[in-house]
Amino acid sequence: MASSDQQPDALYKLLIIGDSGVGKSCFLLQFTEGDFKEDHNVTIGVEYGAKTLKVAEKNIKLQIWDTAGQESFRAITRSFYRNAHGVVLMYDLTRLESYENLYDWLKEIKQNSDSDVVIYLVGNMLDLAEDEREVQTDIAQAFAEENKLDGFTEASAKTAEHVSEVFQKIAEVLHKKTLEKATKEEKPAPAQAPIIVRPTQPAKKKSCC
Ligand SMILES: Nc1nc2c(ncn2[C@@H]2O[C@H](COP(=O)(O)OP(=O)(O)OP(=O)(O)O)[C@@H](O)[C@H]2O)c(=O)[nH]1
Repeated sequence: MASSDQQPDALYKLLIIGDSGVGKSCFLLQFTEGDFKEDHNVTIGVEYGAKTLKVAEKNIKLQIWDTAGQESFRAITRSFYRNAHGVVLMYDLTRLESYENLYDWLKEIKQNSDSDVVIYLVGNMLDLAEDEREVQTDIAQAFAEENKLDGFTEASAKTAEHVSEVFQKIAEVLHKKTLEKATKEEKPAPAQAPIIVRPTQPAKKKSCC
């Protein structure tokens, strides 16, 4: 992992979205500070965190916007979708309703984000899965595949299990996309079809006299 004072080679903007209480703020705090808070401090509007990761020897800085899940802040949070490179779409695997609402969140992403935005699905609260799970892993995996999402991981903001892995994978997908885009732009334009010139007819000799 790269230290935050290193000059980044690339910078990507991410959003974390999902129902209120699924653990978005805790997830960001765990990733950026290695800390966890038991209280649910409802996010007002948006909060911000940043961290630099290493991908293929490059320093990739992630600017992460943690959005409020509550409906009343939707107008504010919507404006943050623009120019986002990636979205962490989160549900709570112990709360079926938060999974069912993913459909609406996906619609919200499609309506407000760029068409090539990277979408990564996270089922949070993995530490509670054994006793309280309401969403099965294979069901969520199938949902991610059907909707052609860029990845899916179950994680715990409390124990930190798979938290860094989620951001590392997103950074890798974004880095790969950037490289592919650059290669496409470098490729010479396809050679134009040769222009076929009609053979010129020898000028008819004028019959003399
Ligand atoms: N056991 C457990 N509790 C968690 C986990 N993540 C978050 N919580 C708890 O869930 C509650 C809600 O977490 P937040 O991070 O505030 O939720 P949020 O999605 O940011 O909520 P809004 O700001 O309202 O959108 C808090 O009480 C957290 O302590 C987790 O992975 N495991």
